[in-house]
This record gives sequence, structure tokens and C-alpha cells, in this order.
Amino acid sequence: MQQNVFIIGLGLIGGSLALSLKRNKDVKIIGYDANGQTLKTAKRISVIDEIATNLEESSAFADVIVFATPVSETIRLMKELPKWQLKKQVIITDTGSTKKEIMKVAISLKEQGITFIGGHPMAGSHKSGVEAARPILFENAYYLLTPFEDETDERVQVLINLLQVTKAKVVQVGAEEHDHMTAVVSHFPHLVAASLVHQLSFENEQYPFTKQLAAGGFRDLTRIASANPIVWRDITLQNRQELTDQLKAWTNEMIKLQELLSYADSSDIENYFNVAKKVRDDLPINTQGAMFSVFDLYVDVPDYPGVISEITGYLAKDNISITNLRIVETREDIFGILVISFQSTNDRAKAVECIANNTTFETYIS
Ligand SMILES: NC(=O)c1ccc[n+]([C@@H]2O[C@H](COP(=O)([O-])OP(=O)(O)OC[C@H]3O[C@@H](n4cnc5c(N)ncnc54)[C@H](O)[C@@H]3O)[C@@H](O)[C@H]2O)c1
Ligand SMILES: O=C(O)C(=O)CC1(C(=O)O)C=CC(O)C=C1
Repeated sequence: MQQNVFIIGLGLIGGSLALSLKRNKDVKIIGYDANGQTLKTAKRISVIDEIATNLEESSAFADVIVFATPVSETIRLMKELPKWQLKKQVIITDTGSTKKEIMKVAISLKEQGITFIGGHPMAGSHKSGVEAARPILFENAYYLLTPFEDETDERVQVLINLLQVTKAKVVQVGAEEHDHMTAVVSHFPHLVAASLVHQLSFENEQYPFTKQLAAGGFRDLTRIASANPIVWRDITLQNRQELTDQLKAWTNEMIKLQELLSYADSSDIENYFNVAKKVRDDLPINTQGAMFSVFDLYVDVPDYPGVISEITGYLAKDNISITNLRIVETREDIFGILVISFQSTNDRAKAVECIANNTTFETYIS
């Protein structure tokens, strides 16, 4: 039976969800975006099947409505929702990175007999907009749902069944717990990344060459500072309390570091890095999701003209698609490091084999 899914907000996440759900031939995607150009692009590149020109009217055809808008807009739209024409059995969900404030607003929907099940796919990127959307974005990632405690299993199961095609790992959590955990692994790291970039910018006034030296380490650590400021403004505002708590804990950690520096005890310093390395190395980095949404491969390449097109040529011949390519200019010897990004671990593994079969270049996975 055909299921009509109405996605509101067709950026990175709404677009990726649309592309992913469309793989189920029984699902039809109706899309809406406040930006008319985005809406047209979404239709032109087949992210959606049908354009919705009017929120109130298009909602009447939807079995499932997904808000994939910045979280403040999601709350504003949720408050308008009871005025829209809705099917009796419609399920409303969202993709927002915060859940507590959204579930508070959902209480009034529930009181009006409307089913709302909060959602948050733990995968994404610093890129935004419909052109960045990818059907495989959610594969192997956690997809958190925050239904009300007394929501019927049958209603939650309808949403879980719909999401099955994304190949995400759907897990149910409470909204408060959600906002605490995501503050730790996602929201607070974004604040830290932004603050490091501010620090560089300040430093750069006196030492302009510093920026040129920002190579792999700084770039890896601050990639997420390139994300959409509106999305992150809203997340920060909605999860302000948890972020304040994280900032306090981080400040205490910095005081510990200050002490380590002032005592200059080499074994304590080494131990500090050892503990961090162990915890970091034990993270489940080979799965997609909160940890990685791109899969990088490092290739040691000799410096001769045409070497990059040679490698991309081998990959193209083996039908391996790449999502990004860059050269890390950290060394001045005859080899450079080419960093190639792939959409999945599988593509990256195939690339390792392909490069080994065709060249003598060393490859590394960070
Ligand atoms: N970017 C990530 O990594 C990520 C990951 C998981 C969840 N999320 C959450 O998903 C949501 C969308 O994020 P994104 O990264 O796709 O952002 P995005 O900037 O790529 O897309 C947001 C889209 O929403 C549209 N929009 C804004 N207000 C609207 C409105 N009132 N009506 C209709 N459309 C509107 C914008 O025009 C834009 O196309 C956010 O709530 C975000 O917190 C983001
Ligand atoms: O991979 C990234 O660039 C992301 O920022 C993805 C990320 C994260 O912080 O991990 C961002 C926001 C989310 O709500 C979920 C995932």
C-alpha cells in the first residue's frame, strides 16, 4: 500500500531522508521548503516526487509528516499544525538535533489527538542544503526516536517500519536523556570547534602565517565549525542548560590541564594522552553515524604531474565513487598525502585494493 511522506525542509537531512525513503517503491515523497529555489532543485534532481505549494493543503494527503527544519522553525510549525488538514492516523515526526523542547510542544499535539514521535538521525555533515543530500547518509547510524512513554507500540512500529529502508539502527530514548547524551558527543564539540577557530582568527592578526600551517590536525578537529550557523544557533539555544553543564565540566578539565602544565611531570602528561588515546581508539569508528559520515583514505603520492588523475582514473575504472579529494601540505619532501573521501567503508576498502593492484603507493586509514 502506498505511503505518502510529506517532508518539510529539504536540506541535507530532509533531502537525504527523502532519497533514502524513496528507495521503497511504495513510498511517495511530497516535499516543501521555505526556499523556493531549494524546492525547485529538489524536484529537478528527483529528491522528491512532488512539490507541495501549500503546507495546510498538502498535509491532508500525508500518512507521515517529517519536519527537517532548524529546530526553532520545527517548534513554530508544530504550533501551527493543528490548523492544518490532517489524516486521522497521520504520524508526525522530526529530525531535529534536540528533543526536550520539541517534546514539550508535542504534549499539546497529543492532547489534540495528534501522534508525534520525536526523531533524530545521528548522522550528518558540516555541509548543508539539498545538493549535499545522500541516500546512504543514515546507513549504520543510530536513529534516535523519543516517543511519549505511553505511545502505543503499534504507532511507533509504523515509523520504525518506514525507516527500515534507511538501514539506520533505530533506538528509543527519553528526550531528556537524549539532550544530555547529544550535548556530550555532538553539541558541545561544536562549541569547542567554533571556539578553536575563533582562537586561530585572533592569533592570526599577529601571526598571519599561522593560518597556512593549519593542516590535518586543526582541520580534522574543526571541520564541523563549517556547519550551517542557523542550525547550530537553534541547537545551542534549545540545549543551553546541558551545554552550560558541559562547559563547566570542560572548564574543570582545562584547569586540570593547566596544573599538568605547571607541574611539568612528564609521566603525568604522557598518562593524560594515554588515557585519551585508549578511550578514543575504543570508539566504534568503523561504523557510520555520529563518529564519521565520510570515510577518508590517506595515500602517499610521489610528486609528479598527473599523479592525482592517475589515481582517480584507477578508481573510476573500478566504479568506485569518491566524495572528496584534498592534498595535505604538511610535508615538504618528495611525497605528499592525498586524502580521498568515500561514502562508505565498503568503497574505501575497494579503493585500498584498487590502489594496491595498480600502484606501489602506500595507503593508510587514520
Ligand atoms: N546537519 C546535520 O549534521 C544534522 C544531523 C542530524 C539532524 N540534524 C537536524 O536536522 C534538521 C535539518 O538540518 P539540515 O542539516 O538538513 O539543515 P539544512 O540547512 O541543510 O536544511 C534546512 C532546510 O530547512 C529549510 N527551512 C527553514 N525553515 C523552513 C520552514 N519554515 N519551512 C520549510 N523549510 C524551511 C531551509 O530552507 C533548508 O533547506 C535540523 O533540525 C538539524 O538540527 C542535522
Ligand atoms: O558529522 C558531522 O559533521 C556532524 O556534525 C553530524 C552530527 C554530529 O554532531 O555528530 C551533527 C548533528 C547531529 O544532530 C548529528 C550528527
